Amino acid sequence: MTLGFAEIALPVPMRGHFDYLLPEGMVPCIGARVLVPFGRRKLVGIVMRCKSASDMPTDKLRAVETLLDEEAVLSQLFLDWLNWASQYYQHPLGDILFTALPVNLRKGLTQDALQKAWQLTDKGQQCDPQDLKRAAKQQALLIALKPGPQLHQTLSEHYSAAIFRALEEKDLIEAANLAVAAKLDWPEHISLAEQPRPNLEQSLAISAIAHQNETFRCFLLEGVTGSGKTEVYLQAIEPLLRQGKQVLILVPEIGLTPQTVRRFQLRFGLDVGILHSGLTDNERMQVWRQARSGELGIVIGTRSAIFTPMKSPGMIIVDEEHDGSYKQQDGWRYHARDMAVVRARLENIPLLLGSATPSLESLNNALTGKYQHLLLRQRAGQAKPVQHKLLDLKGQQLEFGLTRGMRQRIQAHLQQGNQVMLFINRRGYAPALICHQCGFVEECHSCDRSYTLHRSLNKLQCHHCSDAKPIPHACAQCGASPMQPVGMGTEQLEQGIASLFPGYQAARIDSDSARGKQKLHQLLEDINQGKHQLLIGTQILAKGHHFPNVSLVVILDVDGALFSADYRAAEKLAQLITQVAGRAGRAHIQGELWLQTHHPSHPLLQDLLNNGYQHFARLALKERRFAALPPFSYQALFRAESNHAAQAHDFLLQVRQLLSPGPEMAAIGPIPALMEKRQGRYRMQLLLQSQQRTGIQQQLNRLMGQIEKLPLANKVRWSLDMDPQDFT
Ligand SMILES: Nc1ncnc2c1ncn2[C@@H]1O[C@H](COP(=O)(O)OP(=O)(O)OP(=O)(O)O)[C@@H](O)[C@H]1O
Ligand SMILES: [Zn+2]
Repeated sequence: MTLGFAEIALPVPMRGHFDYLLPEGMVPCIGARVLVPFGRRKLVGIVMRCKSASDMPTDKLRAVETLLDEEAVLSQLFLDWLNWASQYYQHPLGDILFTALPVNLRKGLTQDALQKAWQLTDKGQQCDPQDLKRAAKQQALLIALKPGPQLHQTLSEHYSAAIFRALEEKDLIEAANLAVAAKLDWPEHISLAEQPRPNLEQSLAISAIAHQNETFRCFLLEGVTGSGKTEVYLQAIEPLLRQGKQVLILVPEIGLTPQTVRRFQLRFGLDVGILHSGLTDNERMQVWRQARSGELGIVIGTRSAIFTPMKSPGMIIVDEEHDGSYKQQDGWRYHARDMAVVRARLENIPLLLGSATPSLESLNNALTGKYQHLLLRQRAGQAKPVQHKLLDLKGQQLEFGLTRGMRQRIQAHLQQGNQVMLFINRRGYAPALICHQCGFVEECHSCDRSYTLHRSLNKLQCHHCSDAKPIPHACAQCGASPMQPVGMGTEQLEQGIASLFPGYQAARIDSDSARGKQKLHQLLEDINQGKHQLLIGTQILAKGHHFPNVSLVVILDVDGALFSADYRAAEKLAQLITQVAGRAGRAHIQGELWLQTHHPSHPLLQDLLNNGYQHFARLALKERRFAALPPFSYQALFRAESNHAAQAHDFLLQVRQLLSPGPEMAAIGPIPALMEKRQGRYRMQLLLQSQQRTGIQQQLNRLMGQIEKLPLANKVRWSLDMDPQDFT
């Protein structure tokens, strides 16, 4: 039986595969790439199956043009994994497969590592070396190439450029590319650096993992900030690395600092593969290739690194597993942590999730015994727990958002030679510009939100779309001048700090000042070398950084987040506060956290401060259970956007009418998104919620095809988000 047909997955927004004819003699393996005609284009596709017949009439089928791979780019295990994802996320498999591949492979470039080499031409093959006896070097090179092509790098140790040129001009040799063999001997070169002796809780965690590191198992390592989670990772992976097994470590987007990478490099004396958004396509391709061939023992990367293949997988680690950056927020909206769970199960390897502030989803899995729960309750080494305090802002005189008492505290910490961190979650100079005469506010018309004033850029900028405009000299409504900034952002605080604490250097760390990876790394480096005494920053500062000299952390204003319509807001705020606080007192000095608020008796703040995140999270889980919210129910969110609010609304209404809400699945909406308008488009949502995953899945399996065919489906921008994290 000849397999004359192939099912090909293509990166197009359509479900299902496409049948193509296989030319005589072409026998692709499953998971290999092919080049196929599609409409008037040529597309790279993935072979999903070869078969002896097609349901399509043969004369309607087109043929595969080129087979691009001898070896599959996606293993059967990856195909199974991504197939699962396609069903779970209700997203076309073609798009998922291509998301999982490095850009070079999506474009059809070769998967092999090629190095420049030389080989004989036909003429060179026939040439008798005796003919070259008057040019000894040329003769030697010709003889050296008789057995077959050789790498330029090796040859160039013996032959000069002139020799190559001479033979090339005589048409005896030509340049070629040779695949390089993988170097797999790294386990022999592990040289373990000095390591701290694990404390009791760390030892328990390390040995619990060591006991079950041969099969699938999920661990949740819940350890307070600075408790030495990274040390647990390091010691837990050592035995695996020694056996030649590879480890994939996911870190949050802004947590991937040279400090982190260096820690892994130095401990084992090995090369570490690094994957983040700042790499070129070729750099990514190289890490992908080296991980797949087994050349890299350790790969550290952000969200999409979860798609890195490994020849001998040993373990996957997801650090700061609660972090929002693991969720992809457009296109295929996967959650890298959840993808990791399924991958680890298929690969039959352990998965280690770590956080000081675990997500309520993972915590629930640990508390119900689905995951093995490992606890680190104490800070490692000499570090003491951070003291948490609330400062009531009511009726207080503020200078640059700081009370007099707070300014004195800061001064005291600075005088002791320590660093102080001021956290404010708002970049720019001021979040709005208002007219003092008539109350007019400069607003972005595409988003109906106020522009942020950026003094350093000398512009007004909308933080919800990319719109920017010059700072007006007078009010556009009444003509009175000038407009007044209201509220405070990082830029203003930086300016204020310079006048309040002369003689000390301040560093501002937000996405404006730290644009580009290098700049952030430089800033972090400077901070750790003590070039700055005052650190002002946004979210970026909160993530996993180790600042041993910071003794005081002040969160200028937490009130905005206390009264949000999003049920996840409390969890996110508690995580943020705990993580920010965790930057203080990480070495020998006592750390202190101050929260400034107008609502010091707010139950969330009280619980967090008196009892810590662990207590807060367990209480929050009870509330979620009571309210039947995730993780005690499952959600899927349809989003629709359009220039016409009615179209977005009507599309979701039609979706709702197709679905049959009932006791097993509730549908809420269509309702406007928390941010109703952005970039000129109106935004609506339809939320599905069910006690069982299958309640939602079954209906969507049945209906996605019909939903895609609704007449409005082509008129509005819409998407489906499984397990939505964000309702803005
Ligand atoms: N057993 C130990 N003895 C002494 N020092 C330790 C020990 N374990 C870890 N440390 C040190 O304590 C500091 C904090 O450890 P580590 O960075 O591993 O904590 P973490 O829990 O990953 O931190 P976070 O989640 O807050 O970023 C590091 O400087 C580390 O070298
Ligand atoms: Zn805007």
